[in-house]
Amino acid sequence: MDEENINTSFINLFDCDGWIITKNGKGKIQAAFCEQDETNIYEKTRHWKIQQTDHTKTDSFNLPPSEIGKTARFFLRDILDSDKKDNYFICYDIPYVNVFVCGTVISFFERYRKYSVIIDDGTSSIKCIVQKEILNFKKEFCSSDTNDHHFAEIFKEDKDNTFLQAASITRQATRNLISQVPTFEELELGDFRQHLQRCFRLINCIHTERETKIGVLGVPFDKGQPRVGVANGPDAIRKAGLIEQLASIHRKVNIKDYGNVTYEVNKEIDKHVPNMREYAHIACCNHELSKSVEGIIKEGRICLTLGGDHSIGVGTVDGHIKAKNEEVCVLWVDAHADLNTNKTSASGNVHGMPMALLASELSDYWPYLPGMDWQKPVISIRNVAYIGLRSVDSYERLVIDKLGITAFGMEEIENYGIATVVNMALNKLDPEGKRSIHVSFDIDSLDALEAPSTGIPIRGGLTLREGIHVMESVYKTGRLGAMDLVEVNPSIGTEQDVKRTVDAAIHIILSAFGYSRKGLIPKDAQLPLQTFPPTRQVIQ
Ligand SMILES: NC(=[NH2+])NCCC[C@H](N)C(=O)O
Repeated sequence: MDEENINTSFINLFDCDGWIITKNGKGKIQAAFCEQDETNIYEKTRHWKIQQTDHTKTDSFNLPPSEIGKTARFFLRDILDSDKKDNYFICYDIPYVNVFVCGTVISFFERYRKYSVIIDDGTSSIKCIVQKEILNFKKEFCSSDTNDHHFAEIFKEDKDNTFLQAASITRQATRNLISQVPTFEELELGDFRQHLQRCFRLINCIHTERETKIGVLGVPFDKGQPRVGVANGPDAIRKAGLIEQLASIHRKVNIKDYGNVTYEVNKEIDKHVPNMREYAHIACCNHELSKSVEGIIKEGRICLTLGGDHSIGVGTVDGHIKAKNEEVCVLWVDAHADLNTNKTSASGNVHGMPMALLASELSDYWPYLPGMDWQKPVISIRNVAYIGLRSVDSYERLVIDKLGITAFGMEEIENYGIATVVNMALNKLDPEGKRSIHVSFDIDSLDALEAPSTGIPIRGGLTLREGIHVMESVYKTGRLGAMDLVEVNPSIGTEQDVKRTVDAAIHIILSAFGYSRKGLIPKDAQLPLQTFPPTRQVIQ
């Protein structure tokens, strides 16, 4: 990659000065920085220069003062859930005194005052040891006439060694990290922009406790498929303690249970639509559902809808779109594509049709549907991605190919791994990180061993871990607008099967709303000291 190339690509990446740090092929740190002089600050063109620096052996805190700033800049990076490609350092031109680094932990308290990020990288016991007093102390220091020399002095004078500890942790982590940073070539510039966007998206939402308002809505509906019991899904999930478990994720989760959707059926409309079983129920229930979802989202909550069979996806997505009044994207996590029309469906079960009812590209393939005038097929199939497919009917396959639908079946998950698949799906759906995301999660996307109590269980599916990973990734975007969890049928299988399925559903839901498998750090909390008796006695 020559310098010219980088110049042009980086212009699009940033609209302010900055550094991008990566390494070259020989394992040395390579920094591209934007050289900007005061006079042309408003000029659009940025000039990026590449600098080679060998920081592999650097003891950053023994550097001459003038080098310290340079070194510190190298540490700012995104580390969350990093696979190889995400391991880059990135730094806007934040003066190093405002960048606080411990290991992979970054806390910058000037520009991003709100986001004091505290994480460890999972590879060792790297912890953030930046304490509040020190941050305050540093802040005062920063406001005075700051220079590198002063900064070096602080390290020396630090009586309780906090900075020294931080320094040694940082060195250790830096070594780890340097070995993982990709080269510019590896980063494929095409993807790079998205990595950066994700980086900032992640930084914005790493928060230990993020305000999360949830509205729970049950839809005890089973008319989209023939098996009894799926209407009891919402109550089985609630009875297993969903609401309590959601509430205990952390203090800032705020839940309101809106109870179950009820509707009146207009049997008249049934006669007119061939090969859509229980059509009247479908139309009437989804109408009420759409209105409820719209209302909940308009109240500022993420709507969590508990199904019911998957035909209710029509109402939930419709309500979501109406509430947002802007483009919404849909992640359909399912073993099935649910893309049949009444013409192509072999079963006539509407739970195999919701995606086809929603997609604007398929509107010509439907007859007039009386009682469905409230629902316009407003979502473009370009805004839909599938994850988990493994039971796709032949016409559905035709549609997927014909319309070029983003579909990650089990094969792709095997080839790329779930982390890459979710990233690809989210980047495709929401490249700018602006859209509200709707996840329609059919429990049958999970392997039949993980979730046996469902109408059409299919082997060879997602593990629960993969399902959780999908939802954790969605949570991290901070853009989840609505989620459906459908097709849990407590009348299928043994008591153990039901428990396993309901448990899986709850795990999936919790991870969508911020439950962290890594644990959550209590915000602003200190490890409580014993006050009396004073401390543990060492017995001589
Ligand atoms: N969400 C579901 N479980 N869908 C199953 C659909 C099965 C089949 N493709 C059908 O159309 O009948």
